[in-house]
Amino acid sequence: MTVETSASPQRRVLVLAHTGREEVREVARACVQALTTHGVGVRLLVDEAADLGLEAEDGLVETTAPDDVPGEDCELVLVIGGDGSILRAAELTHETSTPLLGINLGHVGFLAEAEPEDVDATIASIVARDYTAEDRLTLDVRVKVDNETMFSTFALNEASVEKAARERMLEVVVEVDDRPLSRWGCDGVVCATPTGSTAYNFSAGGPVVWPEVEALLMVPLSAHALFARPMVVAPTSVLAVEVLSNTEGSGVLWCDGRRTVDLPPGARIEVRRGARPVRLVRLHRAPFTDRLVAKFGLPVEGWRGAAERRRRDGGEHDA
Ligand SMILES: NC(=O)c1ccc[n+]([C@@H]2O[C@H](COP(=O)([O-])OP(=O)(O)OC[C@H]3O[C@@H](n4cnc5c(N)ncnc54)[C@H](O)[C@@H]3O)[C@@H](O)[C@H]2O)c1
Ligand SMILES: Nc1ncnc2c1ncn2[C@@H]1O[C@H](COP(=O)(O)OP(=O)(O)OP(=O)(O)O)[C@@H](O)[C@H]1O
Repeated sequence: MTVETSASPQRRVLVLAHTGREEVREVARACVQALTTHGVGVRLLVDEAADLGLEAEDGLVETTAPDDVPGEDCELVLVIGGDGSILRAAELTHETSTPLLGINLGHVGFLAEAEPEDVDATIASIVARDYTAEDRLTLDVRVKVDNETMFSTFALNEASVEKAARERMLEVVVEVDDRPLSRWGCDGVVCATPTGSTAYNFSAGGPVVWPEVEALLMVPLSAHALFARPMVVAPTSVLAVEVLSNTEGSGVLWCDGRRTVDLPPGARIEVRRGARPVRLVRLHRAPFTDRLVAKFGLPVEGWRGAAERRRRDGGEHDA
């Protein structure tokens, strides 16, 4: 049960923080203070509240028990940490679809919307409800052995089927919409979303997919095969990876680097679009292109686009 004191607040934000880092704890405490000062209630996981040295008080700060659905009755989840923390927040709140807003205190923070120096403006936007939420396509991932589903989960970034033993290749046949596509001896296969296209898929040579594109991606990891290209298929397609039954190598499935299960020879992994998207808060209208350039530090000096357009149109265009 959620522990609440006196009257429940009208508004509530779940704050999740990577409390192992002092820098994160400081920002988290400042956010809790600022939200409650503006009359917005804060919910904290009980362990994180203890790590932050905060207690339930005055009805504006509450803590949850482990069996609670953390995002229930919350208008937003404020995540303080890096991409790993946002993937963790997606897992903790997936069943409520509460929108996630990340303040980046990680290394890359590709999924985060705000930087720590923007904390005041971020809190002001939350208080004023001045934000939008963007639905991100997810994957529904099922592992079948002898036609029985033995594991199922969702993924925001990807489902990666990987070899379990360093010294053995994984032998798989991949399938699209019930038709076999190719057999690969490989290190693994990554089935990714557009959101995950900049993560493991990117390292594996897959395409960067703008988030508004609806698609499923499949890319092999070091396949010893002539045909081993990254593939982009319809969001309505069903992908499958079958670990051959007569292979010596077994595998392991990882979803978002968090949810994992061993794959015996003969396992079949089915990946389709998930029924429930993950909602990411947007504070800025900055295009994805700008995010890609900023996060990956891409060289764009010498670009003449905006200046050229202004000159051509006689100054009618903004930069
Ligand atoms: N070789 C690889 O590139 C590789 C291997 C394993 C896992 N991963 C990725 O790590 C993710 C888990 O992240 P973590 O932070 O918990 O683990 P982690 O700490 O090992 O970080 C992995 C890196 O991936 C980045 N990342 C995560 N999601 C991203 C996204 N959507 N776009 C761009 N970059 C992203 C993180 O910022 C971090 O730099 C997995 O979902 C997978 O995509 C990548
Ligand atoms: N409160 C917490 N308790 C335990 N583990 C946490 C907590 N918050 C985050 N983590 C885990 O810590 C790991 C690293 O998270 P973090 O968000 O800092 O990623 P990072 O790798 O440092 O940054 P980035 O992914 O942006 O490079 C992730 O696996 C995440 O799930």
